[in-house]
Amino acid sequence: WPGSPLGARLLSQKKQALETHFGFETVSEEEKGRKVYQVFEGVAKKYDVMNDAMTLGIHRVWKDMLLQKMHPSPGTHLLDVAGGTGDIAIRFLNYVQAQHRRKQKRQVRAQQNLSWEEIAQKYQNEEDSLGGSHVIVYDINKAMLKTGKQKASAQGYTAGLSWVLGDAEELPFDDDKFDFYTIGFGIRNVTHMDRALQEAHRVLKPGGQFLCLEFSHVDNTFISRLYDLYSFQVIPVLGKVIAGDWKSYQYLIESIRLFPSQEEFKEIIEDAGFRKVTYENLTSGIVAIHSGFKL
Ligand SMILES: COc1cc(O)cc(C/C=C(\C)CC/C=C(\C)CC/C=C(\C)CC/C=C(\C)CC/C=C(\C)CC/C=C(\C)CC/C=C(\C)CC/C=C(\C)CC/C=C(\C)CCC=C(C)C)c1O
Ligand SMILES: C[S@@+](CC[C@H](N)C(=O)[O-])C[C@H]1O[C@@H](n2cnc3c(N)ncnc32)[C@H](O)[C@@H]1O
Repeated sequence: WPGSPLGARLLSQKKQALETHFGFETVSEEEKGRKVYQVFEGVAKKYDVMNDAMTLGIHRVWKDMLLQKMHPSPGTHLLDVAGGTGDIAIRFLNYVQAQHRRKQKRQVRAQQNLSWEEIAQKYQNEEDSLGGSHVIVYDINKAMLKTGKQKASAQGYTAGLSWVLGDAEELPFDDDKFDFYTIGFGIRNVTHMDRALQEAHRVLKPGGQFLCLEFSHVDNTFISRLYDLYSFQVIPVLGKVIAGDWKSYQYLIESIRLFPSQEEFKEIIEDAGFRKVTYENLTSGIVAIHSGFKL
């Protein structure tokens, strides 16, 4: 029916369906993917220092809290999507290593009549200090993964860690494979959030947990005003001065403002099939951790 009113309406609906947001800008879906790629390709080398500068180190506390909520035990398999430079993966390795050591100590204490030689032998035989745990850092951006790999190996993290390039909307993993799926400050950048969440649900084992750390809506008017002032007046300036990139940091704050509220995002997660969905606000809701289970 080209030329008819119905045809025109269908055409306009189709066009609208293929449009999305890149910050406050309306762009085609294809363009959004390209622009997001360019943003992280450009900031990759300065990514970690920018996070410390923008939050005065508070992002580290948020990531630590994500790990406390996960509370992984030795033998856990984690998929960290949009994992970037590997902050969550490195914290995961530290956490399971500490858990594994605690478990070993408890076992040694339980066998009180062992000699010192036997105890030393027991620790030496334990080649895998992670108790079989493994984490995959999965990200669409080569530059972010490269920066992350360099950082991790400089800090001595290689065992139990893999880096895989790809899109959150199409995971190259079998069904029912992981104990945990995490995504930190990543889902906001994905073009079709629903597809990414469905993929998260597919690759988790039954009983597996989805955890998302993301910017959210501030619950205090005074802090909200300060936060807006800080975001719009300071963050792009920091982006320009430290990373030589104003636009990417303008995109960051715009994308934060457009992200759904805690309750709206909870419903989106439920629509993907997750159950027992809850969230916890951190720093007055500047960020929130959403959790859901595949049951
Ligand atoms: C391109 O995409 C990305 C690129 C990336 O590199 C990273 C990401 C992912 C992003 C992150 C992981 C972090 C992004 C960080 C934010 C969006 C900011 C989060 C904010 C906070 C943790 C702090 C909370 C801030 C407030 C409640 C507002 C407090 C603000 C003030 C006291 C200052 C108010 C501002 C003015 C009056 C404007 C003029 C001020 C100046 C020129 C002085 C500059 C001041 C500062 C540097 C102070 C900053 C103070 C704090 C951070 C204090 C923290 C306090 C509390 C937590 C209450 C990515 O997607
Ligand atoms: C703000 S960084 C977060 C990095 C890390 N999770 C952290 O907390 O520091 C966002 C990451 O999402 C990645 N990303 C964006 N779109 C993606 C997609 N469709 N699939 C996978 N990763 C994506 C970017 O390349 C970037 O590394």
